[in-house]
Amino acid sequence: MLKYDYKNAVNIGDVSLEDFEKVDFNGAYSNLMEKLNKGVIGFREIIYDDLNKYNDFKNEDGINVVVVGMGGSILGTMAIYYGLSLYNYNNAYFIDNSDPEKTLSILKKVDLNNSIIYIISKSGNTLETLVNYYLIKRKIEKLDSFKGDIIFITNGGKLKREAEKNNYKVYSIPENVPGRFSVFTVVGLAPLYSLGIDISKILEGAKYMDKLCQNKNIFKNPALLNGVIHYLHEKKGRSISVVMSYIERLKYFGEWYKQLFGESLGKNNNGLTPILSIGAKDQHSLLQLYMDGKKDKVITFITTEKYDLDEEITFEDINDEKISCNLSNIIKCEQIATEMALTQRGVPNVRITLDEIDEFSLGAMMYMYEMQVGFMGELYNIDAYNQPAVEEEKRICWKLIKECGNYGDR
Ligand SMILES: O=P(O)(O)OC[C@H]1O[C@](O)(CO)[C@@H](O)[C@@H]1O
Repeated sequence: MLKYDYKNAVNIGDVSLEDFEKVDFNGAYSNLMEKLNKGVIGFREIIYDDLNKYNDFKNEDGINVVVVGMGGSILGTMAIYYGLSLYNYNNAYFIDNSDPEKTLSILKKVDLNNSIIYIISKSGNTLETLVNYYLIKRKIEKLDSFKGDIIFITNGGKLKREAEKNNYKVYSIPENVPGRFSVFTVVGLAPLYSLGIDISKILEGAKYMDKLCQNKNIFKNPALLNGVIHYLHEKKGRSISVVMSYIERLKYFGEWYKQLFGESLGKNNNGLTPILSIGAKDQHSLLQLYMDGKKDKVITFITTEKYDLDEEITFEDINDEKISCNLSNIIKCEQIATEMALTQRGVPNVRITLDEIDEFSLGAMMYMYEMQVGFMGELYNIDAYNQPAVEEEKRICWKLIKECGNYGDR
């Protein structure tokens, strides 16, 4: 469950509740609902799928789970996995970037014979995923016999051909679900299930949020409300959306949100630049900028009523006075103090409070963001589900790689 608080985004600065009347949020609501109801976009219908099919991905012996993917094919899984793990990542290995040091050190460490290996790519043609798969393939070929399992989740391209050629299991992603909205499909749920996570609770959270998001009344629909608030502030020159999480294990939720916001809304000169901040750490680095720098930001605080680990501490303050409190009280005071200080400076901010950091609340929050981005796409009147600009870089990069990595003095 989560609570959404927006009072500091509408009463300060130059955005007020009256401004809502200038935004066609009813139109945005109807357009998105029509796309979702007609199945033009499928990220809603998939949360109602039958979960029995996930029995294929059981990992009763708790062996390693290696996930190879990029962007929408891996970030949602990482967001949920790291979001739920209390800094204890025993059997999970995520390989995305093409940084040789990272990939090679993971591959040196992991025993592939004792692993379920997921190769995930909707297009089947993503450079990093392709290369990382070939590294794994080479490592497997050097083994006397391979006792692990390889599962491909792909809809086509080179990787699908490769899977078919080698008789690997292949699962597909619903075509109408764009990669960065696919965490609730087999892309996210299969590896999470293998990692022992209760995927039914994730979907319960998403369904709970879906009910709220069906509300036409904007004040009862947190995704629509947060979307309109960000849209209005962007129109007033605040084009940076900072998510400041006071739950450090949500770092990868931040990475996921950056892709969702950036790739979906950054089109035709629109969009907000997403930034991830971790509280309380960033109070000692970026807060000066947020408070006193250019007034071009909307801040979203993410916090929780309950940290799974907590302890009472007695310490002396700088005046040698004794203070006794829980560690969670300290970080909560820091969050509230930052919120008050930003509000005093006229920096708009909203707050999402999870009642606890569990499958349900993460499912609810991630689905809320998917819906919010859907609504915002309609407000901007753009296609939130493609990424044409990214394709330009891919073409240049493949050309350079074909020249054997000879990028000269460019
Ligand atoms: O699942 P794929 O096709 O490998 O794509 C990975 C990611 O690459 C992108 O296409 C951008 O390059 C993202 O939209 C996508 O999530």
